[in-house]
Amino acid sequence: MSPASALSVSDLHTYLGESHVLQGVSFDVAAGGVTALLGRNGVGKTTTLRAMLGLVPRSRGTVALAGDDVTRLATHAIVRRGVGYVPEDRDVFAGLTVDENLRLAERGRDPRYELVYDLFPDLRRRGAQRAGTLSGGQQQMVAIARALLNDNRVLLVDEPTKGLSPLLVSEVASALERAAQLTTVLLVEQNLGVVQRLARHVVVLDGGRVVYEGVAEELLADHARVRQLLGVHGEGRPAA
Ligand SMILES: Nc1ncnc2c1ncn2[C@@H]1O[C@H](COP(=O)(O)OP(=O)(O)OP(=O)(O)O)[C@@H](O)[C@H]1O
Repeated sequence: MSPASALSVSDLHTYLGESHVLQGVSFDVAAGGVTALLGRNGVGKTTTLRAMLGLVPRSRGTVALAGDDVTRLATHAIVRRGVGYVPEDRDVFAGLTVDENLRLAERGRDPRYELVYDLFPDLRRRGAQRAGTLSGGQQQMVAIARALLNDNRVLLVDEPTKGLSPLLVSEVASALERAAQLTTVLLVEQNLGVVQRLARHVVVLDGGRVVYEGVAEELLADHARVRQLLGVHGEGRPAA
């Protein structure tokens, strides 16, 4: 592990049912900015994030936060060490208001409401609205805001732009860009335009293993490699 790693996983193995989903995943996430975790559908990106947090069992391997081994800690203890998680399904409480969703996410003494409302002014206006009546994009904003409320060292963000309109994709990307100035972000993202805009480093998974690790700009400039690793053209379109 390099000294500047915010997060480091080594030889992570996870079985889900009979499936050996993670088969020795190892990579470092540099401190600051965005590292993108990429790969075709079903290669284990979400499972990697969940394994880091102890949400799925790891049969082998280690997870370290800024050099501290957290492998044996319970999920809540890892979260308390400063790891925020924005899951793929925008887990907002549909029956609660936007305000209530945010209040429930508060962890420390000084929740960062000013930052959150500065990034997402709409959430202040919609404080009394039930989260279940928000659009998908607005729900995503709530999900990201919940993680940003706390002063996390690392944010794990799973496909935040999935299914959003181009305008909302751009808004979510802007919010993550700002968030990444404050904290280290590990981002699972299929939209290569967003990866290009945000990520400095990329890690590519295939078959439950890391098959590429490097500078985002270099990978994205190599369209043949992108197509080989991700099955899409460099512009983010599916390969024919
Ligand atoms: N509970 C489970 N039991 C058995 N297999 C599972 C379970 N959950 C996920 N898997 C399998 O594990 C593999 C990895 O899933 P995962 O969701 O981590 O992939 P992903 O790279 O995030 O995919 P996507 O890009 O489609 O979200 C897939 O083949 C999936 O079918």
